[in-house]
Amino acid sequence: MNNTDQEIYKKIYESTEKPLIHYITNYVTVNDMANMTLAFGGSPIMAEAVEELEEITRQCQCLVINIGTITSDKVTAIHDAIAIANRHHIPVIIDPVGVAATSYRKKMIMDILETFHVDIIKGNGSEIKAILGLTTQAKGVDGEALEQTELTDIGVAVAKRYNAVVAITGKDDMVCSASKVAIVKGDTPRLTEITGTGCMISTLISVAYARCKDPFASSVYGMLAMHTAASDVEELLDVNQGIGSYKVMLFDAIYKRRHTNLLDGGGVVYHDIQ
Ligand SMILES: Nc1ncnc2c1ncn2[C@@H]1O[C@H](COP(=O)(O)OP(=O)(O)O)[C@@H](O)[C@H]1O
Ligand SMILES: Cc1ncsc1CCOP(=O)(O)O
Repeated sequence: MNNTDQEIYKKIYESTEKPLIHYITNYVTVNDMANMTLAFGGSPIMAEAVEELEEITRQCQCLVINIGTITSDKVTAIHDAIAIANRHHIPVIIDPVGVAATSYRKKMIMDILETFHVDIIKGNGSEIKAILGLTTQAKGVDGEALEQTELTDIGVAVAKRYNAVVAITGKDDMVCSASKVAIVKGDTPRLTEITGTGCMISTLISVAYARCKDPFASSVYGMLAMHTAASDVEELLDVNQGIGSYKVMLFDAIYKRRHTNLLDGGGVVYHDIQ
């Protein structure tokens, strides 16, 4: 990592600024996303009435769209909010939850990506694969296990096609742009035993992005933060504790680490793309 990158990452963990993040998201994990934003030092606002979007989106430092429990009304709100964000140069993150599951979700995501600018596309491997029009083995909102080489090809192809950073969760997480890839090492499979950890990663990325203004570095850092927190919890979890305690302890761990430099652990490997 060069000095410029180090300065970018420093902005994420040293900043005490509390960026306001606008979410249009699903009703399964909405409260977890709000609390994870707060735990990492941001300020969430969930809003989707089209009548107020102009005022809400405009005052935020990042817009996060999550299609987990999509409805046709929400699609209208999503289009309006992204248009406002694009007009005011506000960063947009999209989480295409379950896009591999239905043709409705696929069409909707393709429409968004073809019509607007999205800065970061964050999904599991199957969701990113579906965006390329490929067949997947996804099961509902859950992705399939994919090899790292395949994920790199898919991630870079989507990044190039939509001029976006692509953040892919899986056994190891990956961040792709048209010119580089970062692998964020993961050794915390318990993250898959509760719902919403993918959604929560979007919140970490959004706070980081609002602070450092760099889509690649913020994606790396958000993913690293979740893995670091999960590793911390593994060390603390008692044999009598299960996934309920695990979830609460994840919030504690993110909160405790929010101003720590997480990059020293060597958990991130970078490659250039030829
Ligand atoms: N097979 C796996 N082993 C270990 N960790 C995983 C595995 N699959 C996903 N994770 C982790 O679980 C979290 C959520 O990822 P994932 O389940 O892919 O997202 P989503 O919930 O959006 O489908 C991420 O931190 C990811 O690194
Ligand atoms: C279970 C479920 N159903 C619709 S949205 C949702 C939550 C998905 O969360 P994540 O994408 O983080 O697994």
